[in-house]
Amino acid sequence: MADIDYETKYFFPVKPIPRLSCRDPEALRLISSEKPVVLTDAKLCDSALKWNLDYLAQHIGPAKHVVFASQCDEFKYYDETKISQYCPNFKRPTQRLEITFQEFANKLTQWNPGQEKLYLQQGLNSSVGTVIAADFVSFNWPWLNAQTKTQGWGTLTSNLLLVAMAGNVTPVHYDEQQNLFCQLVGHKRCILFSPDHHDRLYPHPVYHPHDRQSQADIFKPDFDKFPGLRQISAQSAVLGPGDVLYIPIYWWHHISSLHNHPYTVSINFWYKGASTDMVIYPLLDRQKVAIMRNIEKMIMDALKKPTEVDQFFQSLILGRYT
Ligand SMILES: CC1(C)c2ccccc2-c2ccc(C[C@@H](CC(=O)O)C(=O)C(=O)O)cc21
Ligand SMILES: [Zn+2]
Repeated sequence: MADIDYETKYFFPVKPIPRLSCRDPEALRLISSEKPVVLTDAKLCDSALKWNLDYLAQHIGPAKHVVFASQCDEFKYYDETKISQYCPNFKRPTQRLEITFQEFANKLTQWNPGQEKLYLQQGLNSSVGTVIAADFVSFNWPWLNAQTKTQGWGTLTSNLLLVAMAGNVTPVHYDEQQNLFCQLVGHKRCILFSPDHHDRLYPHPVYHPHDRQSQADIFKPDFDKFPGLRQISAQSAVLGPGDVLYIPIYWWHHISSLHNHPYTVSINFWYKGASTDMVIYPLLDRQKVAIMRNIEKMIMDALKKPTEVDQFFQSLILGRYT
């Protein structure tokens, strides 16, 4: 597929994510070693390749769907519970709406520049209409179940239906789940960074509403505030309809919808990681991230106040471990 992403320039080195057949042993080797790969022929959600705006509006049913509205192209995730608990002055970067799919589709077709951008993000559940349910049932579950069994992944925790407007950006963040990301309509550019980038992508503190999100903007880098940005390097792929990207657990990713189509439709499959990790030294980078997260949670539980936590870690490290 022609690389329609030619206009993007990066300040950091970027290598292509391998595009392989799901029958290629190299693809399975990459998944087993928790490295990204684009599977070009998994036929995971072929029945959903026809899920365009009209089809979804017609068949998904009258239930309300979660839609985020943003004054800019960015849709940075935030944890509502951490706002009330630790950061009462936190300014939400997006507004959470609950509207029917038809209302969402109307807003998209009537959208004009200068209006807020919208991003529908809805877990697929039993409320969907029978036609959509039938498409869902005919996903390639045999391959999926065999794959997750081979890899020892946990349960499928959710499938998110994602309908984004062209230009929408999900900024750099990581998730604590294995992710098989299926592109259905339009194209998405995915930029991935390995988990050892924890000290180069500066995640917000675990207690912060933007937990797991990078404080830095890789397209407007602040090298004074985040000098580690100079050392980042990525793998990238442009996903088209039928492509399945494996985003390994704890891998940072930046995902944006390209302008060659007015909107994009994707579905992700989030799986819990393997239940018990054999503790083999040296520890994996993602295991060190998990340990750091546990330490941050413990100290917050002990000290209760963000300012106390900040002071505690400064005292622990400055002049001693720096
Ligand atoms: C930005 C948005 C809509 C959002 C808002 C508020 C809370 C959660 C989320 C959320 C979660 C996942 C995605 C899909 C994807 C990014 C992408 O495709 O844009 C991704 O990161 C992944 O599959 O892991 C997108 C979103
Ligand atoms: Zn994510």
